[in-house]
Amino acid sequence: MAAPNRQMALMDKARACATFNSRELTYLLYGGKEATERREAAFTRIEDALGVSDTRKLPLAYAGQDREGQYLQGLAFGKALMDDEIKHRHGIFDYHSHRFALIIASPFGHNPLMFGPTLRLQTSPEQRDYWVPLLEAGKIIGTYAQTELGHGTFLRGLETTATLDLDTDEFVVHSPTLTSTKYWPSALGFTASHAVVMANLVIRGKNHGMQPFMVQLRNLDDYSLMPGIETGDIGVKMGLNSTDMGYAVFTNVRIPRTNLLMGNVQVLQDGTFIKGKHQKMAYATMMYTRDRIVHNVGFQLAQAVVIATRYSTVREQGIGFSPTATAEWPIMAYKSQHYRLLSLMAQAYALFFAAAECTTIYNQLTAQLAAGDLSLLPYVHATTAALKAYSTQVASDGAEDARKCCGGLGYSILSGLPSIVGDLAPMPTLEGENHVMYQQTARYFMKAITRIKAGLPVDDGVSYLATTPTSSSSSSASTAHCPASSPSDFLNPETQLQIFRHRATRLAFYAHHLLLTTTTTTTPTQQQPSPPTILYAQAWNTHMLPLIHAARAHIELFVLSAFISSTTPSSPQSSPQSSPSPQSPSPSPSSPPTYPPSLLTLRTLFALTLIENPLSPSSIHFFEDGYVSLEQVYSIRATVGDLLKELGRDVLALGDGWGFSDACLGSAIGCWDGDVYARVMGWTRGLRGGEEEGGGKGGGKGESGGDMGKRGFEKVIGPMLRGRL
Ligand SMILES: Cc1cc2nc3c(=O)[nH]c(=O)nc-3n(C[C@H](O)[C@H](O)[C@H](O)COP(=O)(O)OP(=O)(O)OC[C@H]3O[C@@H](n4cnc5c(N)ncnc54)[C@H](O)[C@@H]3O)c2cc1C
Repeated sequence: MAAPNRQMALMDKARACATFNSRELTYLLYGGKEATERREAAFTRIEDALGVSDTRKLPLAYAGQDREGQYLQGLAFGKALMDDEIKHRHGIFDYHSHRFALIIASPFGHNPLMFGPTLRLQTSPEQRDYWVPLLEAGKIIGTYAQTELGHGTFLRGLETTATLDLDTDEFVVHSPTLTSTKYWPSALGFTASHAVVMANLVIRGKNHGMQPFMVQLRNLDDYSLMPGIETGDIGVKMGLNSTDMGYAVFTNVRIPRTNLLMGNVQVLQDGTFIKGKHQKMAYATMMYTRDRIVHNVGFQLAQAVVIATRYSTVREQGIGFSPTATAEWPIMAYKSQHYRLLSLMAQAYALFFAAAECTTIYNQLTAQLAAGDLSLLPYVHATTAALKAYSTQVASDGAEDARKCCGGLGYSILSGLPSIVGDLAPMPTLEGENHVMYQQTARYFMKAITRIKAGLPVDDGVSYLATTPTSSSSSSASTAHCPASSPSDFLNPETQLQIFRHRATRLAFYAHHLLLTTTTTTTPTQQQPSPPTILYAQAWNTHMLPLIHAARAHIELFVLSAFISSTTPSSPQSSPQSSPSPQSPSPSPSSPPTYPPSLLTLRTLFALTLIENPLSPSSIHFFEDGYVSLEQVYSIRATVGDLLKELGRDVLALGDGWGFSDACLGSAIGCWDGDVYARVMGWTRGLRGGEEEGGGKGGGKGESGGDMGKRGFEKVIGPMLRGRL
């Protein structure tokens, strides 16, 4: 049957060119046909319940809601997601909404994301037995309140106190200053009944540091605030407006002593403070949340790219560069567009596989922790920190570029792109600001290099630092050179890994060298009784950027390794030397499934565009020591050109493979059928109260916007014009 219009015909034609069945790719990504269908059924139920399945209609979210409308909509979808999970016994929406926003977009999102994991991971067995059933039955709604107006990153700067009252066996939670106001937590404004509040634990005037306390915020009968508590919504943000991110002030709020979460520390009735053996277990919630964020942002980047590729397939603009052309070109035909979108698609897939690898090592850690073995904790902590930083930066920058790829319509809320960009925007900040996260990884790295120099073993995940030939090099000049001698060598995953390993190793040793040579512990002399001493911490600040570069280079290697090892079926011939999985502490024993060749081409594109794209944030570090020569860069660039050509037929199929429903994309320009213009105009007419019949007094055509124009005329335009007459 012929397509109803030109855009839909263009979409059908482009889709028909694919070299593989995108549905099969969807099954591979989501763990098989059955799992995919279960997942899709959950989305369909939610979309039906929320009335967003018919994508011919303007989504409610775009209908010009006020703050209250946004919040009520958040409650509605949050409840639908929770009810579906309980009724159908699944965890599909544990970390993302039906539109793939991080689940804190729902006012109930902290229950699965941070509040719940804290109750499971940082409580004593008795506390767990009490709180977790209440959580699972949906009888309490939680939030996690750590950040204050005055401090976010620097935890020791937080000022809220929880002082033990030995007479009443209670803690008194208090906000002593304006800057100690808790600020930001999702659901803190109106929704949460309880909060895990991070506060300085004070006993007999002694501060025992930041600890988690369970504070009931609201009376469960009428939801009035408990005595001494003030909360409120912090208003409209760049995104995530469906939740009530809020503030809280505590004025001498009394809670039972046993509301200190005692998984890591204990306070006895007589005021004895007992430090737990496993203080570092406190990191467990953070690592869990970071792992979830990594998963989520990859999907959000993919959504933005899918919208932009579909639009670019049907959007025609100009007659291109052919002297004989008469018809207009779809914008995808322009090389810059093609390059941008395919390299972004490659990044989205890279994040998907890296996230899966991250979960594998996180699960290994939790299994070991249960057996009392903490040995993997530093590596997993360092990896989740850097991966959180890397993935959120790549995803938010990438989604913004995908938005720009859609020109003016990308700026319209109707494209679905502003909400994706807005929801991604805070990800580099929350749950550990990215530049601080990279430093945590760098700290682990510097310790690893000190061990290597002392001839001691290091974790498997960073053992390449000891074996990569450049490892002794500490300066910017290196004698090592990339061994690739022909363009086809760059297609070899082992060559790609070698290049990334070299860069990561060199930057790590370089940063270590800078730190050591800058740190001085000079002894006083007669001439200089108090010579300047540059402490390690000061040297750290001086060389913060090389340290961050080293951490970023490591994690980019991790991401590439994960992409390669997850998509390369292991063959009996492959030797351990050529195994493309140098990162994981213990590589997965099962062989990955067979992905379509285009996905492997996309993987190569990911590796090579990171090297040759001058806009790639760290590409200079591949060349600055001369490891990759100028000639090799030209060769890589030519190879990238070939790869892009090869992938041309599969651009849509690679996007379709993600299996996003039209409703979850929420885009007038990114729907499956390509019917862009009819949908844009249909939604535009539906804005602000729907269509209005035209032909009024002035006999003009209908206008959308309800009474907005009328009110504008009555209040401003009319008096203004009359005043001038
Ligand atoms: C949407 C959203 C949701 C949030 N949800 C919650 C929540 O549920 N619960 C909660 O408790 N908090 C929440 N937060 C707060 C969030 O965790 C903090 O905003 C975050 O930790 C950053 O802290 P900050 O805002 O104080 O930034 P700052 O620490 O002031 O950072 C500002 C700048 O200073 C730089 N900087 C700071 N320290 C260093 C350093 N040591 N080295 C180098 N550079 C540095 C940073 O790189 C950044 O560029 C949320 C925030 C947002 C935006």
